[in-house]
Amino acid sequence: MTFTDQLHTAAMPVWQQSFHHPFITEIADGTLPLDKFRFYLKQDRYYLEQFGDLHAAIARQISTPAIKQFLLDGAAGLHDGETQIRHTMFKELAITPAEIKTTPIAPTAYGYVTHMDFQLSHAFPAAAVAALLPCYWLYSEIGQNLKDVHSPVTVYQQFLDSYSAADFNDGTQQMIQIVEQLCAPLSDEQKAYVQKVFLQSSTYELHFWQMAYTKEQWPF
Ligand SMILES: Cc1ncc(CO)c(N)n1
Repeated sequence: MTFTDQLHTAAMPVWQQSFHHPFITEIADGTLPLDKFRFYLKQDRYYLEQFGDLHAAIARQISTPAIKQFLLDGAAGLHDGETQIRHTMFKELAITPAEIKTTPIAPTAYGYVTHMDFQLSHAFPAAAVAALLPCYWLYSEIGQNLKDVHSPVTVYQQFLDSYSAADFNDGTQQMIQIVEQLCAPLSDEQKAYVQKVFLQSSTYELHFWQMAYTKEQWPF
């Protein structure tokens, strides 16, 4: 079993909870209240912005040209239609720049980004990349699981389509190979650390749905 297979197996119980989370099942059947989806999009806008910046920051710590380039392309949003489709969704749902500006970053979104940043500043590049991997891989699997679903709500179908798209899956496959390559020379202790980071990100992914579903707020 490859190292990334091992990560996948270890994460499956947490991922299963994402597959069955009401935020996802209600996107699929069209019953998710739109205010919860809007909440998600606004938090995810912040998340994706930070996620892009993180690609560039990790690229600076990596010398292998192909990996560096993939991360720089990822930072520039070249790998998938995600950025483009989000623009369309923001328009469709009338989420204005003013609304974005006045939306506080919810605790889970803040925690997830902080977790990824921490790996960059306090751990090592393989751990930082592993922290990003569930983002690609979980969403690809959700896209695959639901590729035959036709949500009655247009914007939900657009969301699902963007993650079953071939280019999103290509990015995921490349990211898996990058983690495989960066982790190959690591000690068992470092690999155990990388696995913990991967499982933590997987847990934040689950909590991110819950954050949107409950419209999570700071208690102040
Ligand atoms: C929180 C989160 N994880 C993963 C993705 C997929 O890019 C996303 N858009 N948001």
